Order: sequence, then structure tokens, then C-alpha cells
Amino acid sequence: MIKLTGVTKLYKHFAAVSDLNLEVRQGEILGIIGHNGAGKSTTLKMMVGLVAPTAGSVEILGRDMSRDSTNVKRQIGYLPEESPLYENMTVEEYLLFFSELYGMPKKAAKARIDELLGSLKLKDQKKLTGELSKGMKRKVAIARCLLHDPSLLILDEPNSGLDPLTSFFIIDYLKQLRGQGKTIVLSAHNLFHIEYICDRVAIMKDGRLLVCDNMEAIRRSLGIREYQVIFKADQSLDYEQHEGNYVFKTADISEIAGLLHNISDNNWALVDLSVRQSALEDIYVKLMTN
Ligand SMILES: Nc1ncnc2c1ncn2[C@@H]1O[C@H](COP(=O)(O)OP(=O)(O)OP(=O)(O)O)[C@@H](O)[C@H]1O
Repeated sequence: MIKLTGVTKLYKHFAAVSDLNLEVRQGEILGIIGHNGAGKSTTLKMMVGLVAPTAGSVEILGRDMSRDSTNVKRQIGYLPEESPLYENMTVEEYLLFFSELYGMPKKAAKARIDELLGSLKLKDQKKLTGELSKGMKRKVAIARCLLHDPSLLILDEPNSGLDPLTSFFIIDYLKQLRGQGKTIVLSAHNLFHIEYICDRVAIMKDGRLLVCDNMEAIRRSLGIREYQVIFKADQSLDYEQHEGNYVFKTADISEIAGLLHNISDNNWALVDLSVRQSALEDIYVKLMTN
């Protein structure tokens, strides 16, 4: 679906991305991880045609983005890392405004907006976007990039800066979208999210691709590691307790996901979700020495 061949992006003499070869397959979720400044955002911007590569080619759905991007862009929903909203518009006005830009008839746009806000659990259609919490704003930005029902989503840190439960909601939502047949490329820092939803992972460092492999291979090379959830509940539960919180540790990602759904459904408070082990450096070292 996406093919980057020998892609380099220079800013003056500095290579933000160097000789990148990467493919994204139809229907998969590909995660791009790497430290700050690794070149993730630049790569995503080149995929959507916002930044032109200095060398190499970007093809989407078989079309070269440097020559023939207009029709392809209709198939793409792009969420930038920072996505400020028009703060004096209500959520509904804001989304209607963008649906007009996409050329959608008003009735169809309204139905689509209701559907998206329902599935994103956003009830505040009439609120000014400037009055929303950070997580709600991010959901509105996600709704905006889904308005025209694109088949390809390119999302730059969709859940950066959000609380763990809202982050998980968004990640879970992306998993559902993949289930509906969408292809998704996202950059992320949180390893739990990556492990939970990605089919393949690309790891970048200093503008270069270190490795791109399926999640299973990445898991094997990482070895067993443990996730830890700390939460508060208003009822007595059969979990380890520490300083008034419940603590649950496991290496099984599906158990963590199940507990997060429980916490969300019961309105308990998620205090912390962390991975014990695995700073990204450890992953690089492990992957490079295997
Ligand atoms: N417009 C620009 N002009 C000059 N340098 C830039 C520009 N955009 C990005 N860079 C540089 O290119 C490198 C890669 O930046 P990029 O934003 O792609 O990294 P990133 O992996 O997305 O980082 P982060 O995780 O912090 O978002 C950085 O060193 C950055 O300073």
C-alpha cells in the first residue's frame, strides 16, 4: 500500500531521514518507534506528501506522490503530532467545516459526524473545542481525519500526552478500525500500545531504519517482560494491594488489555501503566546484537 524506496530528507546538510526503504502492507498496523529526533514525523510527513523527499520515492497505492498525489490524498487520513483546533468553533461546527472541505453533502456529513462521535464516545458536540480536555481534543482531531472514511490512516503519536485510559481507548479504537479493513501507520513511544496493536514495527534511529519486523519477532528478541497496572477500585478485588492501590503484573498483553477494559467499564481509576524493562535503548541493543 505504501512503498518508500531510498528515501532521504536533508535539511541543509542535516539528514533527518537517510536512505529509507520501507513497505506498509494493506490492512496492517505498522508502528514506527524511535527516540525524539529519530525521523519518525519526517517520514510520516513524506508519506502524506507534506514534505518532499530530497532523494528517493514515495509510492502510495501504486502512485508516485511527487507526481500524482491528488487522488491518493483522498484515501489518506493524517493526524499531525500537534493538531490545534479552531477553538471558537463547537465540535460540530468544526467537523462540519472540514466535511465541507472534503466536499461531503451536509446531511451525509452530519450522519458521519454523529457516527464518529458516538464511536469515539464524545458527547460534547455543542461545546467549543477550546473548552475540551486534551483527550477530547485529540478525539476530535481523530474524528476529523476519519470524516471522509479514508482507507489509509497516518497518525503521528495519536496518544501523546494523554492519560493512560484515554490513550488505551484510542489505541483500542484504532484496533477496531484495522478490523474494518483500514491500513494504519502510527508513530508511538509507548511499548504497550505498540505491542497491543501493531502487526509490524519499524525502529528508527538518527534518521535510519534499524529494523522492520513483525511483532512476534520483536517480542522474541525482547524476551519476556512484564507489564504493571496500578489502579484504584471502589470495591474489594482479588489483586495484590500496595499503598491503597491494586497492583497487577503480567507478561500477557491480553490480560492487561482485559483489565484496562474492566477499569474503564467500571469507572475505576487507572493510576499507572508501565512496562518493567525495555527502554528503547535496550531494544536497539538486543535487536542489533541478535
Ligand atoms: N523543518 C525542519 N528543519 C530543520 N530540521 C528539521 C525540520 N524538521 C525536522 N528536523 C530535524 O529532523 C530530525 C528528525 O525530526 P522528526 O521530527 O522527524 O523526529 P521524530 O522522530 O518525529 O521526533 P519526536 O519523537 O520528537 O517527534 C530532528 O533532528 C529535527 O530537528
